[in-house]
Amino acid sequence: MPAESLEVRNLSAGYGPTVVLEDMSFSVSAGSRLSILGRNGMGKTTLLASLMGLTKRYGGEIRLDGKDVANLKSCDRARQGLGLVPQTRDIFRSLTVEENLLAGLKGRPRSALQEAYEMFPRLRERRRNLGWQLSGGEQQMLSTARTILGRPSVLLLDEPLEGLAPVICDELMAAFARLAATGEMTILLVEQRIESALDFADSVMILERGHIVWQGTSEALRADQNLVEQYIGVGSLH
Ligand SMILES: Nc1ncnc2c1ncn2[C@@H]1O[C@H](COP(=O)(O)OP(=O)(O)OP(=O)(O)O)[C@@H](O)[C@H]1O
Repeated sequence: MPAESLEVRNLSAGYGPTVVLEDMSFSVSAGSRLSILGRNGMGKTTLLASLMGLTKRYGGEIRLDGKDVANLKSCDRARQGLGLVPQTRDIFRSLTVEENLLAGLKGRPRSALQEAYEMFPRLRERRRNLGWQLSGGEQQMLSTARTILGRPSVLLLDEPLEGLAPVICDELMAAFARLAATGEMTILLVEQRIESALDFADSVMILERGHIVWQGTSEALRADQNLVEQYIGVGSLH
């Protein structure tokens, strides 16, 4: 499936009676990269989960290449092209790396596993290891590779670098950049490491208390230290 555009119109969503996202609208063109920034608890994970249909939606549209998927169940949104790599790195801990990857193939031939191994050679080395035996970085690679094998047209990455050593972060970001360069996926990245998020993205969106408070290019945000301090934190950009 080729990259698709994503358009969100007036989305309000949350958990039970708690509204977290209010009247949110933004769009991402096909094949481009958006980083979503903001302090803890501002609604970044809720936004990705809401796009995927994992929260309660109170209103609004979510359009993939113009087609509204907001009324679809999560599994049907995945079929339409949305793919989420959750912050929790959902992998099957008692299955091997290869078995985890097979679960991501969604009907594609087994030979497609090579795509995952080319993206993350470390997974090939560890293909017979069980999920729980992997390091945090390897679990993130596995979680990402499994989602990518389903060939999403819009990939949602939720804090993929959280808790990982700098060398592993660099490895993951390089893999995401290679993936983005293929132009086959539109990528939304939620990330606390602002330098990595800005290096990666064409455009950036900052959330505060469930609202979009700033949108612009990576260059514009990099050039505005006051904005970074106001919405993200003093000293987060060097
Ligand atoms: N399952 C839930 N039920 C009720 N409230 C929730 C739930 N998950 C998150 N929230 C609340 O929604 C708000 C937004 O949380 P969210 O996890 O989306 O923020 P975030 O920006 O991703 O934060 P972080 O960077 O810490 O992951 C917070 O006030 C949080 O307490």
